[in-house]
Amino acid sequence: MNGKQAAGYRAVEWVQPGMTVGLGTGSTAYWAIQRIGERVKEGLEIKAIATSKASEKLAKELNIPLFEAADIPHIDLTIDGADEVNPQMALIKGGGGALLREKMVALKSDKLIVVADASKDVEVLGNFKLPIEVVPFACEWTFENLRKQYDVPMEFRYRDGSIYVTDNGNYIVDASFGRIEDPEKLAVQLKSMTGIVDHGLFVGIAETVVLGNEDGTVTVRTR
Ligand SMILES: O=C(CO)[C@H](O)[C@H](O)COP(=O)(O)O
Repeated sequence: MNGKQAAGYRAVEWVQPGMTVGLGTGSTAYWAIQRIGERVKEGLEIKAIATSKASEKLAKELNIPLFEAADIPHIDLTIDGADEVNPQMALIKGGGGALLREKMVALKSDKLIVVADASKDVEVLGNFKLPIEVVPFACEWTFENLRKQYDVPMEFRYRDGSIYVTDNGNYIVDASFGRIEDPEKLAVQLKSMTGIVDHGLFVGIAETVVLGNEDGTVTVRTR
């Protein structure tokens, strides 16, 4: 079992019968969803909501009972991956492009458990490019405003030669901040810029991190 699988499996130990569970996105959340699927097959009764079309598809294949947001008044627990985690449990997310739904689901949840392999554990956020979701209308203006404000390398995300379009029909700008000394300040600044829908900084949201080590053991941190 590799670190991602170990972390994903361990986090599912928090899932109890009757809970409503948010299903994260990415190659680590994948293992948590697989494990939830196994437990559902064994008789576990839960409700689930997915954070992306990809996770929705996977959950459907595993017969995990999925519900629309309109039918979910409250989420007990969400298990999701991260691209970077700092000691205060601030995160960079959105490497897989699902940051907006991930943040909406996480904020609706009593508890966000982050699952990641140990390579995501960093002292300072920012080595990973920060994903910023922007509306397509006048996205060049938003890009220019971002460049003027921050003067760091940034580019629109492309996949297979075409601009990457999120599940919400928006674009992503990936920005190389290098070192984000004050994630909370940057999070608030970015959120205040017109044209930006949201960004991959999750500050003060996660309360438990499950880090999977290469040897298959896990380290659990709670704040
Ligand atoms: O935020 C995400 C998707 O938007 C993912 O959770 C993040 O990119 C981590 O993915 P992985 O577990 O594949 O490394």
